[in-house]
Formats: sequence, C-alpha cells, structure tokens
Amino acid sequence: MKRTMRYGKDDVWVYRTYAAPLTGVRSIPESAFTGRSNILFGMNVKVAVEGDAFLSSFKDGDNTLVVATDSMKNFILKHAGDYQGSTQEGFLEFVARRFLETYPHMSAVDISSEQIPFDELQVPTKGSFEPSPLVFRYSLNEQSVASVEVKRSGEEIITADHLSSLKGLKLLKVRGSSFFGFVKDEYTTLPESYDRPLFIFLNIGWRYHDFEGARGSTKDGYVAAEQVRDIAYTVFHEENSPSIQNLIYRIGLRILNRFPQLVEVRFESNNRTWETVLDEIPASQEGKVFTEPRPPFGFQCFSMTREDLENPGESPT
Ligand SMILES: O=c1[nH]c(=O)c2[nH]c(=O)[nH]c2[nH]1
Repeated sequence: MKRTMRYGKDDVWVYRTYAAPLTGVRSIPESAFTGRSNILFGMNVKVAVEGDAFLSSFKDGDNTLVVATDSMKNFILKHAGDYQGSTQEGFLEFVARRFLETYPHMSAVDISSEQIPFDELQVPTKGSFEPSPLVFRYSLNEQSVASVEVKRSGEEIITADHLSSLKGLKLLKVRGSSFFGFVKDEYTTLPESYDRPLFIFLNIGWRYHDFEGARGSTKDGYVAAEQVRDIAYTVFHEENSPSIQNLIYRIGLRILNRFPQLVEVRFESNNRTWETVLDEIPASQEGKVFTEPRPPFGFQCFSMTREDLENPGESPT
C-alpha cells in the first residue's frame, strides 16, 4: 500500500488587484454573465507537496530538504504578482508548476482554493447605474472553488487532474416542487408532498476535457461559476421537480449541453426543506408560514458524463 506523505500550507489568503480581465466566455441563454473585470482577484489557497525525498524529515528528523511551509506561503503570494492570466484554475496551475520547477525533489503538488467573493456595486454614473470600479462588497454567498494536481512524468511536468466547483449555492423555490410515490412501509412517517417549498444547498463540480479551457485563454473555453449558478437556478425556476435527485440531474444535463468542453459534472445536494407551521393563512389566498427544518438532513451525490446526454430520461411533467 502506498504511504500517505504530504505536507503544506492551508489558509493562504491572496488578494491580487487588477489581474487580467476574464473575457471570451461562451455566452449562454441562461446567463447574462459575459466576463469578470478581475479588479479584485482573491483566493484562500491550500497547497500540499509530495516527494520521496521528504521521508527522511519524517523518519530521521532531517530537515535538509524541507521547504518550510512558511516559505510556501511566501512563494504563493509572490507568484500572485507574476500571474498573467485571469482564472483561479490558471493561477493554481501556474503556482504548482513553479513549485516543481523550483524544487526538483518535489514530485507532485496538490493545490486548491476558494474564491473570496466580492460583489460589484451599482453606483450612479452619467444618468444611469454602473458597477463601481473602486468599491466592492464582501459576499457571504456561494463561492467558486478549484483544485489542480500537477506532477512529474519523466522529464515533463503534467497537469494530472483538476476540478472546478461552485460551493454553497443556496436556492429556495416557493412552489412547483413535489415529493411523492416513495416507499411506504412501517418506517414511513413522511407525508407525500405535492407542492413543497424546496430549499436546497448545492455544490456543483465540473471537469474539462482539456485543462486548456480552465486557463481562460481560449475563446469560449472557460466555464464560469457564475454561469453554472445561473443554469442551476434557471432550471429550478423552469421545471417542476419530483425530487432533488431529478432536479440535479436536469441541471446536470443543461450544464453538459451548454458546455461541450466538459466531460463531467458532479453534485452534492442537501435538503433543507422548511417545516410547515401554518398551511393556510386566513384572508390570504396563497400564503403559508414555515420554519427552519430540524436535523438530520438528507443529501444526494451524483456525477454525470456526456453519456447521460445520449439517453437523458423523461422530462417531469
Ligand atoms: O427530494 C427528496 N429526495 C429524497 O430522497 C427525500 N427523502 C425525504 O425524506 N425527502 C426527500 N426529498
């Protein structure tokens, strides 16, 4: 069995101002997103390095080849200034390759980051409203996340794996979701629901056929987390769902359809459906009162590939 041996630094907060703007994004019907100014490019980075050469540091206390994790932090921050590109994925790959170029005894670098979201704010400009190029608002909403694995293959350095994601998207649909027809046995207490207020937490991951797209330097190659978010809520809006299982499947089909450059989409969803307190409110046609659900919470995990587009299943009515 291969031994686990890696070390690194977590929580390296990087803020770069005026990174190259992201342009050349494929426009899709579900989203008004066309690019990012990257006036603020912020990430919380985690890096882990591997290499047989580090065994003696664990075994014999020999630090001769140990690159201090404090130095790794400085390395990442310094390279944030050198990065010429416009995407989180591209930055991670750039830094990871630089680690291997600089330290020949490292054999692989696993690097990931969460974007620190700062939203644009509309300010009055020449009779209308436009995003301020100066002031941004720290956001507690969903984040885009990326991970990249770079390693040696003979004399070469290769980008061996990657995943881009959107983490912590929280969506509520007030009506148009049901859940019925499930197994009824002596353990069942859940009533069937024909119109529930569906509150879901979603993590969505996607993988490119060719990492080139993730670097953001090819026309129509990049898939922005904003577009994935917009597809997710558009599908939720447009389609009635018989379950979260089917809802995420439908979102996955739409994402794969829109972005031929992706080979895989994966989901982790969490059910936070509100508890109904008042089913009818006197003098109100439609209103109800709900409260937060109590734990435990249900979840779904599902991954999809382009093969799912060939046999997509029935559309719910
Ligand atoms: O969309 C749902 N899927 C389930 O599998 C499930 N199970 C449950 O109790 N509620 C729900 N909702």
